[in-house]
Amino acid sequence: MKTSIATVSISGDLREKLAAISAAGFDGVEIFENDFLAFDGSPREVGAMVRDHGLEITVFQPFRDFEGMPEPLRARTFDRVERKFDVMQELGTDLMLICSNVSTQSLGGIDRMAADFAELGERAAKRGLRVGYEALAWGRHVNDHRDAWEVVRRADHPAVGLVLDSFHTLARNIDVETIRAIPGDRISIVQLADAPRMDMDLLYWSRHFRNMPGEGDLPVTDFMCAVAATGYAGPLSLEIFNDQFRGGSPKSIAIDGHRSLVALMDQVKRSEPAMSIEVPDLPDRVAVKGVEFVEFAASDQEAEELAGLLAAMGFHEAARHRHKDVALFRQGGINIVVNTEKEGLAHASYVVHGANAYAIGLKVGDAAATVDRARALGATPFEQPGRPSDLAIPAIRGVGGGLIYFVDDASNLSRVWEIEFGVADATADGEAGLVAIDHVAQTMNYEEMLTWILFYVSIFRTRKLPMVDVVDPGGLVRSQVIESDDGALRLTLNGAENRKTLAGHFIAESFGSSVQHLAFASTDIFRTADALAARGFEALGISPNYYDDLEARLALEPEIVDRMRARNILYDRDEQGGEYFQLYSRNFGEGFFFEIVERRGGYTGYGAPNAPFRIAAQKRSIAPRNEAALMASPTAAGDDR
Ligand SMILES: O=C(O)c1ccc(O)c(O)c1
Ligand SMILES: [Mg+2]
Repeated sequence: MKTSIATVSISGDLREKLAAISAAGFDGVEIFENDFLAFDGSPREVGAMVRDHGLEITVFQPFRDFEGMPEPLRARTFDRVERKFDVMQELGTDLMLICSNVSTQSLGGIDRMAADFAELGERAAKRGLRVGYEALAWGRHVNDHRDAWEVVRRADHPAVGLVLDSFHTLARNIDVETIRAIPGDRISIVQLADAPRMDMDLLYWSRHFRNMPGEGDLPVTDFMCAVAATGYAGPLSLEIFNDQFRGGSPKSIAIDGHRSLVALMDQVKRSEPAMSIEVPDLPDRVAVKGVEFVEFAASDQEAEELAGLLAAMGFHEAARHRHKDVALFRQGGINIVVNTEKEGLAHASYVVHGANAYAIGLKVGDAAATVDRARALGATPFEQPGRPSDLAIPAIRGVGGGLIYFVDDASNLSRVWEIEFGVADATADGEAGLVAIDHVAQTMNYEEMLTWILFYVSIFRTRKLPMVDVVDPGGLVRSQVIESDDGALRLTLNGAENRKTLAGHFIAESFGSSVQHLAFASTDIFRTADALAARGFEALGISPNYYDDLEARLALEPEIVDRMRARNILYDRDEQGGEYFQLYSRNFGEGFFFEIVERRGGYTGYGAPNAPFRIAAQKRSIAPRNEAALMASPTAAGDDR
């Protein structure tokens, strides 16, 4: 498969863009005319620079307002094209993208437009060039790929082809199955983009909110399956107009782009195995069976504090590592590892971030295959030298630099606890009723959120729920759930827009640490709350106003509300009557906390309506030192502008 990306998709000047595009592994680049016009160098120099980066120019674009013009505009338009053909020949590319006319002066008329393209095809062919016609979703007369195809078909010239762009087709909800009847060899190039679903003017949506396939809500895979069925074998080119990407890191946006194409085509190949596009073989998306463990890096003193907090939640120290300064705490089926080694990645993570949950261990079907898939998607495998007797647990670096370990039942990895700690697997009886890890919540800067989402959904068999906005007194936090169908893996990603929010404060104070909270599942949260209180656990105090509202809003029995109020338990209910109970710990370190939840009656949410009240309570509970920084500090706000 030939991968390509438009220069508009990433930030920087042309040179920075090309360096990032090449480093990410793309084969080609669409030269967006404005990037070329803004560059201080001749077309020949640009062409040479592209090739020096090991790239080819897949297309020069866009040429606007071409077809269906009345005279004398028509003649002027043809002159204008010839000038651009000159530029293309100097650049060293043979394909020009022409997007459908938006001019109020254009006349339309399918045969008139086809005749224009037939003449243009003649002119292009004389120079060994080609043109491709793309229907913009907001084109004046042509805004649907079916009409663009009819123009191309009637133009009937070998130098005139069709350009398909997933955004334009999907944004208008055009049936992608209509693509299957188009001959693949008449398609000049395929452009790919996803986007979040938004009710918005098409042009504005397209120019500001596109994102990489898999990052948005559009059925790009269905689109691409239909394209693959045509026999098309040309370049797959990302064309992503996105305000955030324009200001982002060229390197990481380019890496995301390449990852998105590999993941997309892997899915497409599984539905359209006979397609002409050659796609590398990689293991299928990985089904996660559960969170096997979470590992903290800490100093000796913080490890003691953490051990105290874990004990108050009913955990016991089950074992110590055979030869490392690593302790295993257990309750029910939950394994919490606390690493106080003075070398290795845990220590490095501690030095950078302070005490933090730097690693998670996931149970999968095949740990080695999981790393193979992740590596094929551009993730970095991780290996730490150890003793020969140590189990080499396959791992990759997460987006934020933490680790994701993989264990399975198909290898020695099934004996990880025995080999490393000399104990059997955890059992499901919780001393305080905690049985499993319900979800892991990670926090990142909002601008990095799409990178995290793509990382998880491309490697693991997961889905995204719609993003929700959580109001923190200091600003907005965007929350995105990524979960497997069976709930075995539940991740909540929180994107902080500024440092005044609890999430933003956590990132700033922990220098970009990621896991901000861990939620444990209880089978009876009232019993758990009482057991914890008996052990000296201090729950996060929730405002009495919250409980008055709960009673009024959900018409709950006052007696139940009183039981919750007495224990600082939050409550949510879904439309099917499923219920959710939540209890929070005080903070540990720079804003890390634990949550205890109970799901009843098939509740599948995460208590989003309660988040603002929990956050407000957390801000109140923070020591005055921090409070000053968190509450209405004009300098903190100024930092983020
Ligand atoms: O927004 C535009 O004008 C524009 C230009 C060229 C394209 O290929 C496209 O998809 C959109
Ligand atoms: Mg396009």
